Amino acid sequence: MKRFIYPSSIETARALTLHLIKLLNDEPEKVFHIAFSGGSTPALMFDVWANEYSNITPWERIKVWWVDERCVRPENSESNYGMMRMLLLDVVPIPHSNIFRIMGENKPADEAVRYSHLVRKNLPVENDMPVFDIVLLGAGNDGHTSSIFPGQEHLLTSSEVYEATYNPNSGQSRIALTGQPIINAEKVIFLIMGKEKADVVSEICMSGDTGPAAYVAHHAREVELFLDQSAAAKLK
Ligand SMILES: O=C1O[C@H](COP(=O)(O)O)[C@@H](O)[C@H](O)[C@H]1O
Repeated sequence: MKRFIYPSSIETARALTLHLIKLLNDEPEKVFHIAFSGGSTPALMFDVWANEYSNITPWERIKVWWVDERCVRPENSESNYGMMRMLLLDVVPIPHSNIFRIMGENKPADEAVRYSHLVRKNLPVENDMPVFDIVLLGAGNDGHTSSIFPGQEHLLTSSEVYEATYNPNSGQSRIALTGQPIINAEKVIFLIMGKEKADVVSEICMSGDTGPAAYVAHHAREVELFLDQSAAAKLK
């Protein structure tokens, strides 16, 4: 597991954006299937990407997928798609046909099946699971990642690509990329920032499979952590 630690959140956001652009530039013929997380953490990176690095990004070679979605309409402030659209996708010249959103307004169980099929149809499949080029993950203070919360460990070993689930704290319905396609990705990158995330970062780096984020970090093929200094505060 490689760690990249920066003094501030904006420097972390910039470094990760430049890292993604470098990965794209290293393979100039390749189309990248990238699954993006939502929540509050990637907002700064989306903003930085749109405002500082749009003109050096090969947008036509990025296929945008989602790691998870809250089951709300896209206009709702809770929508992971809505947040990324507002800050990044509506601002940059990415072809509309490269964007594959989870329809949070649909019936969750049906949408999990529809989106799983769409992913299987568009991505290479190995080990009976799709292979994303990059899965960009966040982590909650409670150790959740994607929308796999502590107590929902069955989602880590599910044979479905996406499953309908819920946030046990709010009861909100969710659709989540499960553990096996995360582990099967070419590369998993965590973006974790803020002092309230210091415990989950230390679990990921220094303990066992104590929660969903730690589990996928320990089992994925290649893992990189992009952290700000506050999130890395408890690392030795
Ligand atoms: O609910 C979610 O939580 C995680 C972490 O979000 P953050 O707000 O603590 O950054 C996120 O990765 C996931 O996509 C999101 O739906």
